[in-house]
Amino acid sequence: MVSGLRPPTQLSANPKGATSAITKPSGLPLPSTRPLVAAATTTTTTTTAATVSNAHAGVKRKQPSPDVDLPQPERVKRRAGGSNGHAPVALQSRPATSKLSAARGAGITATRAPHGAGQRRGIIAKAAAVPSARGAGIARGGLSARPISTITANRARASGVLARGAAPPKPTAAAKDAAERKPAPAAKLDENGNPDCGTDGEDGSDDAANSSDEEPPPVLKKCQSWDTKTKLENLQAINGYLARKQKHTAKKKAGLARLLEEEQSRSRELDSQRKSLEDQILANKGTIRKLNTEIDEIRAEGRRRQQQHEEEIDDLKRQHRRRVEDLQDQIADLERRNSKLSEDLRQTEKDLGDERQQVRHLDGTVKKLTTELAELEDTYRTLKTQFEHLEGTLARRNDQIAQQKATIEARDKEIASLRLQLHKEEMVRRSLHNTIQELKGNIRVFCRIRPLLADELADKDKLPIKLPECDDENEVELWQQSESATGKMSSKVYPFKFDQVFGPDSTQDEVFDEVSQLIQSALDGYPVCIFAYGQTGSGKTFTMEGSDKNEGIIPRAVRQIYETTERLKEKGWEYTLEGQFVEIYNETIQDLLVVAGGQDTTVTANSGGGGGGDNSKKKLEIHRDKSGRTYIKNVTTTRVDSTDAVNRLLAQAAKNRTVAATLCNDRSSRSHSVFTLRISGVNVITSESCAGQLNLIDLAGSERLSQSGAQGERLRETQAINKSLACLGDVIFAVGNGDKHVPYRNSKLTHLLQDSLGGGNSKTLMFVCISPSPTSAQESLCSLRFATKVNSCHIGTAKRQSS
Ligand SMILES: Nc1ncnc2c1ncn2[C@@H]1O[C@H](COP(=O)(O)OP(=O)(O)OP(=O)(O)O)[C@@H](O)[C@H]1O
Repeated sequence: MVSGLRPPTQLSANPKGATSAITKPSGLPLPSTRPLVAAATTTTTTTTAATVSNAHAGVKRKQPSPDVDLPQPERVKRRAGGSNGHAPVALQSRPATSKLSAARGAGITATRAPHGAGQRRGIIAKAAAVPSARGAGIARGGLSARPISTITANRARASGVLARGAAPPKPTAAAKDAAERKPAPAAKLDENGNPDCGTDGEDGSDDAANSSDEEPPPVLKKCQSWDTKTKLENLQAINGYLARKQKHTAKKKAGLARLLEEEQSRSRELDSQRKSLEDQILANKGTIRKLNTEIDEIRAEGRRRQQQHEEEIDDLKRQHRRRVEDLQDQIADLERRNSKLSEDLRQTEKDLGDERQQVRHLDGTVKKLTTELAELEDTYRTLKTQFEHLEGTLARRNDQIAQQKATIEARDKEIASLRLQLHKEEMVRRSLHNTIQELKGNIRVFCRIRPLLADELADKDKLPIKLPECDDENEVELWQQSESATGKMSSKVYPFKFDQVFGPDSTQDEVFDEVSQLIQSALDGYPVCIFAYGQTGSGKTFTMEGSDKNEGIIPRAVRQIYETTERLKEKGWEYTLEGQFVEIYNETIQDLLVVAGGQDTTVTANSGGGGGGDNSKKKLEIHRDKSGRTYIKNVTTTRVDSTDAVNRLLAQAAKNRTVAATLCNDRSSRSHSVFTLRISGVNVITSESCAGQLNLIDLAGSERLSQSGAQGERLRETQAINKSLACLGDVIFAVGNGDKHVPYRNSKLTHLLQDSLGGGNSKTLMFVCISPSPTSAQESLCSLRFATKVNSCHIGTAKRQSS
């Protein structure tokens, strides 16, 4: 019977039902909670209530917290109701308690003592009116105070029924919990099977309190182990007690069955509600999942948008930076432009200032020009009038020009006629010039007396040479002192008369003026020979070559001929000038135009119709060509086609003479130098031609061997010079005498000058140079006598030569 009863702990251990009833939200109906609570209220003491609470707490610990599915306001409400959550339920259950109190014992009164006094008084009154051994029995039995499973187990142990007949019911978690907390003291038996009658603990005091309302347990007699009778009596007492308790329990069971049905109905209702709530929860969970999905999507969208926004922000930042950089560049560019514009502005302002100043200046100029314009307009009108007048004049002048053109044409014809006449007159002039030269004599002698040199000034008062004070400038006197055997001093005067006499003060220009006429004859096609004769140091080289600042006859003659040929080009004459320069030393011909180590490009070698090349080592020999003209084979000939060519020719000759002078002391004084200029002219108008030749000769100094005292090489030099000079005299005298044989070949000099000295067809001029020094008086006398003898010769009429 006991095993068929469902223990209260199982009921209370129904977590779903108990928890649902207790944790029901306040909004839910709780009509069915009353029987259960009322039953619990009627059968529990303070300890029982605590046990139920603890059992409930144990259930709560094993069940998921209902708070999880509750809305927040409900959870707050529950927490505000009390620590165990029972308070609201207990308050609602009080009316029910009062209804059940009629069938329940006064033990309840004792358990309700802690509540308010008013409540307690009401309950006590009802309990007192309906005394019930059943209620007392339950309280006495401690069914509520102890877990039923524990009681049942103790009872079974005592009776030995449960221990052996059936497996004890599996204790619920709440029952275990209750059993662990407080074992039921009333159900204890001693080791002899007697109930434990100890008075220790609370149970003893509780039993004592319950005993006043419920049937007390039977008092057992003490007995020995062998006193079976007493034991039987005790067991019968207990049995009777248990039978009464069983009846009470049966009634209670029926009530509990009803309560159970109600509770089950309530449970089903709650199950339906629970299912509804679960459905709702499921729906809510679906909604929550949907919402979570949406939240996730929203979060993903949020993250995506946030990322997008961050990217957009980054883009915007980059754009901003680029924009800032662009703006900075633009600012820098604008600043540069501003600076440049400022500079331009300053320059423009400056230019504007200048322009304004120019404008002001131009305004003044405009005003001035306006005035001038007015004046010019007046002038224009005047000029226009004049122009009109001049147009008339111009017309008249044009007529005059036409007339003058006709006149000019007539004049041109006249000029042509005059040119022809001029040419004829030129020819007449040449003829007359030649006649004059002939009248002067084809061989003439000029005497030139040099001034005293620095070392001769001491003898200036004893000069033997005197120029007469009469008007005749062609005479010269030589005074010579002599001492007789008696010691008487006497002076003898030797007068000489020449074609021209140049005193010490005469200049190179004056000398050349007298020579230039003869040089012109060479251009006219006559062979001309000018040579200087005299003792050493008498001034021969000075007269023929001169110095850089006092040019002599040779450079002046060449330049005159070149310049004259240039002027004669307008008369149709085209000339070719070729020069050569040689010296005769000890009867040997030396080329003074040869270039050492090569040949100047302006120089050609005269080989008598061929040859050329380096002439420095070739032997120069005198030959006659087929036309009978004398030439030197292998000699260097230079074309003189410019003044520079003239200068180069003379410089080269001077250079070679300097080298020769270094090799042989004072050689220039011991040799004859002969400059020859060949002149070939053709008149392209008249087809006339001419071939003149100019020989300019600086003879070696004449010396008397008796006075010079020369010996050795110097003696041989002097002998060679005297021989050649003697030969020159012999030739001149032979020509003058008209001898059939003229000894030209007795010396190189006369042989070379054969064309200029022979045949009476040449024009010869001899300069006799005289030193005024007293020590040179005897030599001067000899030279003057030789010159006089030459001057006395008549070598016939010169003939003009044509090529
Ligand atoms: N007319 C003159 N006026 C000034 N000085 C002159 C004149 N004639 C000659 N002399 C000077 O007299 C010196 C001798 O003259 P130059 O050398 O011409 O004589 P030379 O007869 O040529 O002698 P050599 O036979 O030795 O060559 C030179 O110093 C020269 O400058």
